[in-house]
Amino acid sequence: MATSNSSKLVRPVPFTPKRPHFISISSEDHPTTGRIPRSTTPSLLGSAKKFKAALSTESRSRLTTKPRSGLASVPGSPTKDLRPKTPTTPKRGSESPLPFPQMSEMDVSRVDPEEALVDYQTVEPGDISGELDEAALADYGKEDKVLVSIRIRPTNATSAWQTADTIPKSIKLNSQHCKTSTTAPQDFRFDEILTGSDNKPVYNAVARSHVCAAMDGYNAIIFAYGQTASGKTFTLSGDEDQPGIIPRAMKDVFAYIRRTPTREYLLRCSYLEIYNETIHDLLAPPSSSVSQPVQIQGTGNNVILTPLREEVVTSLKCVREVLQRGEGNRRTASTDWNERSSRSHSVFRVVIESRERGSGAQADEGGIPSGRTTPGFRPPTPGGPRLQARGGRSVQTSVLSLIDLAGSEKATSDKERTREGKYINTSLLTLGTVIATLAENSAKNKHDHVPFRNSKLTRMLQPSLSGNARISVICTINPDTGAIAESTSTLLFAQRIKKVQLNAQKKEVVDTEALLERYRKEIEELKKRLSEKEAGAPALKRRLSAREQLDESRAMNDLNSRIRQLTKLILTSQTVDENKDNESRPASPTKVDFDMSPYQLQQELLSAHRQIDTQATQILSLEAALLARPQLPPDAPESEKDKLLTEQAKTIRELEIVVRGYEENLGEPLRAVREDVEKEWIEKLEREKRKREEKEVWADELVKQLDKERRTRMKLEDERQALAAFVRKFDALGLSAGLPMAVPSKLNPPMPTPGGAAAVFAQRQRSRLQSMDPESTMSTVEETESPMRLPAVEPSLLEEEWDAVDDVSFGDDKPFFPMPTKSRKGSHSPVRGILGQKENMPV
Ligand SMILES: Nc1ncnc2c1ncn2[C@@H]1O[C@H](COP(=O)(O)OP(=O)(O)OP(=O)(O)O)[C@@H](O)[C@H]1O
Repeated sequence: MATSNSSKLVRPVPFTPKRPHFISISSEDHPTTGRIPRSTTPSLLGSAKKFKAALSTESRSRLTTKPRSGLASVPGSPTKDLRPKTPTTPKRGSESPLPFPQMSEMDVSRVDPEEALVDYQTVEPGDISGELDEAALADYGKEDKVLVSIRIRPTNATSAWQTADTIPKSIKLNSQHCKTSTTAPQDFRFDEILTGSDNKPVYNAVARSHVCAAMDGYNAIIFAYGQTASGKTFTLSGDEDQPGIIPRAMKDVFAYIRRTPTREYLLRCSYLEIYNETIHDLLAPPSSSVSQPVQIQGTGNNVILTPLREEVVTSLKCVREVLQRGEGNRRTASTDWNERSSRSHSVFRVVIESRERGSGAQADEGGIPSGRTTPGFRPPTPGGPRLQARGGRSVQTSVLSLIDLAGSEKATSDKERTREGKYINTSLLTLGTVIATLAENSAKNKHDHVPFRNSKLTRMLQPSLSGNARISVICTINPDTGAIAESTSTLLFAQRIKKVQLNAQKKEVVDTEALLERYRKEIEELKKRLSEKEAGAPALKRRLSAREQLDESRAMNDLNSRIRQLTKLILTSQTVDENKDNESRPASPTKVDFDMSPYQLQQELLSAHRQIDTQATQILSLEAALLARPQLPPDAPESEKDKLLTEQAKTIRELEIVVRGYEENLGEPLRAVREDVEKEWIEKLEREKRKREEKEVWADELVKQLDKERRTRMKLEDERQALAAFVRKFDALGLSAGLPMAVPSKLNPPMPTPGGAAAVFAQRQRSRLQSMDPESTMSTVEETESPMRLPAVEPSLLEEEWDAVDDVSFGDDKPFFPMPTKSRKGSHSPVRGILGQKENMPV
């Protein structure tokens, strides 16, 4: 049983309404509107610290991982202004603590349920709560009344209320505040009276037993009711230091799974809000949430919310992500009483599907795992063995709803707030009326009409309020004297709801609506059809044309791929482990592609096309089934309509799964191939570009060298002609004839007589020209790998020429023979030799 906190009641705790540390809002920040930016909104689970579950090292490292940068620009991210918002409601999406992905990786339509299924083996070890007191929870199933608790917000002023004066767990107004001094104040008695700021005892007292009931198969609802700023959100969501009921409940959910090796689970979460009598899906992209508000369909206790996004959660981390996203989309605003007042009713729902392990096919695969049994162990499921005998396996489905109602309030100074307040008050009033009628019906055994349909909130809660749920209500009150009227009204509401009779039943049947069971059945049928086809194949082959045979093999491929797909959806602890190894990206066949022969490539392409065709056929056939759905006449009974609706919802879900399979099986590998091919070719292209640039530089160098050579040749040619003219002149003067024969030496080479100096010079020039043949220069250069390493063209050749001639002037104004200059050592110029001889000649 829950513990009472009466000790805290006698010592009032000084109260300062808490604001999370990261909020810093002043009127200067928002001078005109007083808006609270979304980023400063205290998110339910805005930081890892808020979940105080001891996490595994792996989990911790995952928590500290930065959000993926890619998320910032996810296509289809929400636009800020699409959802109608209150003037002071911060814009959505952009300022949300997490960028809003168009598709969450936990979206039920995208998540591979093999990864989604949680059982005691796959729950993170760090999630285990060691605090479950099974003895304390043993009685939770027996109560057929609503569990009603009062939470008094701490105050710094003197409280107008006193508690546990004479009667335990009771509350009454201090006598000085009574209207008349003669009437004694009324004593209100409840299941729990809670005070203080500690959320843990509150959770233990009012919520834990209901969370366990939900895990055990009962629908359960926990909601907070009270005037604005009395502490509903603080109780449900809490803050960093004091996590509220929702995070604590989710921690216990995983702890329960961890401690229950006999069952396997599938958890799906949804998060919605009712704002101004319109239901918005807080997990859907805001654009679609606005254009497609959630509708309530069905009749009586059959309530179907559509379209409502459900996301599979497999860990506390997933839950936190879902909650953060939903919180970011909630409407809150500053009011006269609460800086961050919830302007809508919010409902966080967890659908819990589970079934016993170790029965049916499971037994063949490994039997019942050892470990502790279900806490609060219960007898075999009702109808289970009987239904199992007919080939079915019972699946248990329950829903845990955690509801933070908007606060009742007086008209405010802000027009928009007042309008919202009217809607809030109207729906709370309807809730009050519904509760009052239900209580009256229970007390007097009457069947008066209950106006569930007068508000979205009561219509949505109809099945639960009608009795098929465990309900816990926390009524929060502000103990200040200024709020006596509202607090009294809250206590009266609490008193009425206490009288409502409940009769929650577990739902554990061979449930054709449960995904787990549906898929198992379909696999069986498909396998049967496949084996029939395989048995008849040889006979058919003889009769059928090639074309028909191809069609037949395609049909068998379709069956096979569908079986594979569905088998993947149903998980056992064994397959979960197998699946862990397959998490990497599908291997790209790129490397093989480059080495494949054209024939092999063609084959690959053909098989890819075949796969695409198969998937496309499946999509088409499902679409056709959807179109060809039976039409009901308008006056058809409501139950028929509901049945049809459910069928259609299933078909849509199947369609989504096939499309997802299509994308995962084909889209991803093809994308991977394209990326790899592109990468490889871009690298090749870059390499080629670099080579070309190097060659261009080399070619430029070459051109420069050739140009230089050309100029040198021209100069040499000029010099040659000048020297030739000079030698001719010299010979013409006959000066060489009388010269004594010089001793042949390096400086004085022997003078060939015929032709004289002109002939020697001409021959010498010829041989030089030959050695300077441009072709030979080219070939040297061509052999060089890089222009940067080109050998310098021998400068000595040119220098020698100039050395040979710089002492000689051919200008008319100069003396014909130059004056003797300092001799050049090692100069072997024949010209110098000739001139040297002539230097001794008398002029
Ligand atoms: N038990 C408590 N201990 C400490 N602080 C509290 C407690 N209850 C409420 N508060 C503080 O009072 C302020 C208002 O609380 P809260 O927002 O939970 O009220 P509410 O009932 O949800 O209001 P509304 O209906 O306008 O959304 C918050 O700053 C919250 O931290």
